[in-house]
Amino acid sequence: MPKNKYWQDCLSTLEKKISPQNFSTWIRPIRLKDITGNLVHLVVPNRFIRDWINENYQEIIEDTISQLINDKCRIKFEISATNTIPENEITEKDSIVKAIKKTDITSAETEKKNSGLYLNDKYTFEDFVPGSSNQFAYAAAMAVANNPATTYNPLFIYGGVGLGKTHIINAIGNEIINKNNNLKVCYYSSEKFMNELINCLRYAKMDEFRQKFRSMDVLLIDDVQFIAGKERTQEEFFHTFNALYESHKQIVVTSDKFPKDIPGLEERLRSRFEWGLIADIQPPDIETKQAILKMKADQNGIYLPEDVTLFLANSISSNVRELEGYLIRIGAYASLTSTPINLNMAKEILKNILIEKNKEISIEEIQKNVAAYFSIKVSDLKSAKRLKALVIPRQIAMYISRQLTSCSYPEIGDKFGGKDHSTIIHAIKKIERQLEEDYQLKITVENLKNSLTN
Ligand SMILES: Nc1ncnc2c1ncn2[C@@H]1O[C@H](COP(=O)(O)OP(=O)(O)OP(=O)(O)O)[C@@H](O)[C@H]1O
Repeated sequence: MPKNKYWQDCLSTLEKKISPQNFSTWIRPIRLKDITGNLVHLVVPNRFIRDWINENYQEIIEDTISQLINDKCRIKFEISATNTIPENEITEKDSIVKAIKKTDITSAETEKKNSGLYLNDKYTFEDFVPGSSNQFAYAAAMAVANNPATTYNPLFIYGGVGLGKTHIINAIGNEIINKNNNLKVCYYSSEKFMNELINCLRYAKMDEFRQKFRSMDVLLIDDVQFIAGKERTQEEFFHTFNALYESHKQIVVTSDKFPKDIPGLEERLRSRFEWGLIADIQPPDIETKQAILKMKADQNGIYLPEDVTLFLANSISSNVRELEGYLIRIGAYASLTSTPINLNMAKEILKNILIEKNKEISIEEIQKNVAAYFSIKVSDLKSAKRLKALVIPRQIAMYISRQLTSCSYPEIGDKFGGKDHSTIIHAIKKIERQLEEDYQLKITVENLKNSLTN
């Protein structure tokens, strides 16, 4: 099968899996260049598209190609501003398969010298914009990177979705390797940790698994909240943690919640996470958002006018990933249509997203979010049960309802199982008082409000 026909098949399959708009923005511009070993070389017009695809579509593209050729492959991108397709055709599907089979899949472990196992070298401190919202986590991360296993161990970084946890934990690893190339550093998402554990259990390779993690100098585990409720994973992680900690090795974990707010997390792990330093990342303020946008635009060679930067920083999300996504969308549009970026264009591109975001928040949504956050039922929020585990979330939900909706006290009472307006006033006053002294509660409420408004 000629190479282009083969790529067409791949595109047709992808077209069925991805929404039309996303398909034409992100997938359509990709060209197949070449195949070497198990690597499929693709060409994209710019860094935006490459990074976006890597983050959002890499797996689906690899799976689609792997299925078509009946073998496992990886994709690699090249950037070509002119988007030319070199014509070194591979004519038969068989020869593609053969080429892929010839080379064993090179694991990321052996691919580079010492660049840290599974570390993303794209995420460094130089590329991280510090601001009042992340200052504490940033300083703690730098301190750990400069003196691993001496100052803060473990370092526990937590914050809402898309606020830079993965970036900062990888930056720690990259910085450590830059300073001392002999140290063994590995980065694992907790899901990857779990999958590898399951595989090792299945194939009776637990000794290998233990040996691998326990030989590390620095263990970085991202999104640790996902191991909560997974008994075997927590147990293995607990032993790994102890072994490393006792040998004075650095451990850094990130999570979307404070340890005591992670439902299903074993007590012994929770207490260990609290042994070291706990640092939070808060949603960025407008100035930090502007600085991030400017840096990302610069890095990608986009000219982003001041008024567009301000518009983006003001009107959209505090979730930096989303912010970056909008910048990428605008940049890709400008690049694909060869039009300069201006305010009207940015408004037009983001019109639908903004309408969606500006919709008024309902009490039902607030209840759903608060219940999910505390892993309780919405019906418990509406009930009159006096358990502490329900009373606090209920009062928080009432407080947020008053803050984010225009509902009156009696209306809020109605939505909470027909409670009297005086109960609502009492709950709100109580939360207001506690917010002044309980920093942890303040962050929980901020995170919840943020997840509802972004
Ligand atoms: N302060 C910052 N400076 C520069 N880039 C940032 C900053 N904060 C976040 N980002 C960027 O935002 C994107 C999302 O960040 P990241 O993936 O680290 O978030 P996260 O907190 O790990 O999200 P999740 O909760 O979904 O795991 C990344 O591209 C990252 O580079």
